[in-house]
Amino acid sequence: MVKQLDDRVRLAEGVAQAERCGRNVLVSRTISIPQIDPFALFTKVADRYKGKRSFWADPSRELVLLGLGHAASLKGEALSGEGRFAAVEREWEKLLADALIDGSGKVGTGPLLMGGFSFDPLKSPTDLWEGFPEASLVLPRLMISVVEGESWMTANVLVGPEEKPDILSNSLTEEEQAIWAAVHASPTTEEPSFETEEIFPSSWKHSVADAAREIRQGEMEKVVLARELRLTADRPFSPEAVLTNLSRQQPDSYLFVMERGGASFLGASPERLVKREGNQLLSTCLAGTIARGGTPEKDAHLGQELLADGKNREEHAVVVHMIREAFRQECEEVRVPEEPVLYKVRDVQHLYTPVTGRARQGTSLLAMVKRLHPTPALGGFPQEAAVVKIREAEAMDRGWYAGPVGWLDAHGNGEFSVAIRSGLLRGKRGSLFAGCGIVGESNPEKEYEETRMKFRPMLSALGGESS
Ligand SMILES: C=C(O[C@H]1C=CC=C(C(=O)O)[C@@H]1O)C(=O)O
Ligand SMILES: [Mg+2]
Repeated sequence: MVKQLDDRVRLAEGVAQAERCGRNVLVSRTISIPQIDPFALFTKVADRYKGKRSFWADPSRELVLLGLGHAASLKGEALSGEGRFAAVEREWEKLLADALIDGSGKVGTGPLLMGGFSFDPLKSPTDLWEGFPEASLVLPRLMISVVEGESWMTANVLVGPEEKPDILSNSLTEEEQAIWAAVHASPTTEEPSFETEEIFPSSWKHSVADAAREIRQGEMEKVVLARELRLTADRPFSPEAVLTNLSRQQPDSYLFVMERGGASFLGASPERLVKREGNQLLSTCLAGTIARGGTPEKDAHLGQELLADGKNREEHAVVVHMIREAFRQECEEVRVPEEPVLYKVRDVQHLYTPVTGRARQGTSLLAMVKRLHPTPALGGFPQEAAVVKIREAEAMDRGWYAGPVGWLDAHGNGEFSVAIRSGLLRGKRGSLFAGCGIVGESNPEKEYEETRMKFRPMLSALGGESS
């Protein structure tokens, strides 16, 4: 009960602080908790938090975050257009001003924002992505962090001048107790059966052929074209079942779930956009794709074929060039290996080149996200011409597909991956997305086959393909 007493005292200080400042202030505290499985907890707390869960795991699983509820939510007009990344930074600073923070000192705990950004703020939005605006990040009310195997719980309360510390503290205690009670529950998840519909596959292939021709004519170097697979189920999709399956099936990918009202956007992306820890910045060039082989020999053979393939090497080189230049603008000590290596995930293998650097004074994580997004692995090169081409050529609304999704903390640390190998689930309806880097040598049939491979992670996790 010491914690409860401490909470009451801290919340009373928060109220006093809010009175002094004449506005709401954040009171945040982090405690060490017994080991907890955030993957299982995502399902166990569904009754209470469905629609307001945020989940994130990095490929090493050294950091897993489960956000429950919203203490604050950054979204709206002010966060739109070109200025959306800077606007999020400003709003976050405002939220943190005068905050009372009792942290653990561990990166990945304490008050942090979880959420994402749409791919292209200039594309007219459709109803499909209702609830997922150009930028939307939440400060969870409660957040479980598992950092290198240790578990932590952060509670965030936005305290107003008139509020009663006792009431705030009691409701926090009640909420935490409900979570501990839920740990012992064993809910079952049901996977619906569903049908798939490819959206305009033949016109997509024509767009690929057209884009490849334009590239050969010198209009641009590369463009990533994506397509959609629509799903219709016999009962509502279960994001809980999907996350559970992804955690087993995709051990080498980022896993994320961002819920907004009745919809869940989730996926297993192998691709980092950018990570910041202290002054260190890390990005990844991931582009160029081939299938996995059924035997170790075939798999290795395919890997060698990918490493030696001119078309895939070109797709990859365009990404390396752009990310290296972006790092040179913002960082010292930029390091980029000469040659790519293979990055293998369950369904495909990719060409991989890491890029690291030390951030210059004033270079923030979100400034880096703004500079990089979209990299030529998701957009193309030159960036602007490619995004215009995508806006015109794609018969779909990318929404948050291929956009930055991740987290950032109060000290400027954080990580964003790009939301590929992903899908949007809303009741009985779903949409999956997959795209391919198109260069002059691209063959529409081969690119189409590549998108089929890239749908597989989500299809398997939904129970639709042999897993
Ligand atoms: C755009 C996607 O993948 C990108 C990431 C890795 C490899 C890619 C490729 O080889 O085309 C794509 O650039 C997607 O999966 O939807
Ligand atoms: Mg490709």
